[in-house]
Amino acid sequence: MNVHDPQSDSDDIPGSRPTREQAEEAVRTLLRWAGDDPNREGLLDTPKRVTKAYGEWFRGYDEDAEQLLQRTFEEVEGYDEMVVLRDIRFESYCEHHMAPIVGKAHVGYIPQGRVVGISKLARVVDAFAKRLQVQEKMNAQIAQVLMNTLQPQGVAVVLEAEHHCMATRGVHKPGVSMVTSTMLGAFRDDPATRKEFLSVIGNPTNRMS
Ligand SMILES: Nc1nc2c(ncn2[C@@H]2O[C@H](COP(=O)(O)OP(=O)(O)OP(=O)(O)O)[C@@H](O)[C@H]2O)c(=O)[nH]1
Ligand SMILES: [Zn+2]
Repeated sequence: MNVHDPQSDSDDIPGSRPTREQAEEAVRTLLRWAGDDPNREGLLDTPKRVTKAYGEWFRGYDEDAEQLLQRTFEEVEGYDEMVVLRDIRFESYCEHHMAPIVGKAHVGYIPQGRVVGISKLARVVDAFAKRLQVQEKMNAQIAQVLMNTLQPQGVAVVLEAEHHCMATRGVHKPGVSMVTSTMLGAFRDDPATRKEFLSVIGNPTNRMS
């Protein structure tokens, strides 16, 4: 895995990543643009805190989802029924406004000979969430990497999330959930399988109506 420390100078991606000092200067510019004084006492350490926070919020750029799924287990007595991890909380960031997208992911797959440690499903969600995202893209990325890496009989991913760019600015509609889903393999081809998955996760589409 390419472990990059966003807090240090970047030399693994030449030319594409500014230094931490440059990022802190950009925060000072934004503070001035917002109308405040970056030199007043309360804001002196803010650029440092913000870049540190960015390191956490955007750590997904340094994570390799495929790598997370490399260890699998085959001694499962031929288990070939659905495995579902539901209500995985995630925090992502919308690529249009850099505002939080906060919600839950529900991930299911039907193994074909091998299973993966369940924590890895949550890690994969975070690897894609901790980037600038569009919900549809994040949804497809999670499903695709599971399909390509585990090669199961099928993968289902449903995301339900509130977009703070819609809740706290612009149209100002708090409490609205965006629900997206990607169904691959058996979940796409077999309506009964899809229905079983939706009933296990409590069908967010129905909850909304
Ligand atoms: N499809 C989709 N749209 C998103 C997502 N996150 C934010 N958006 C929307 O992206 C759109 C960007 O529209 P623009 O008109 O370019 O930006 P804007 O002027 O800030 O739009 P408003 O939010 O309506 O004020 C907005 O309608 C957002 O609600 C997402 O994950 N998926
Ligand atoms: Zn947005």
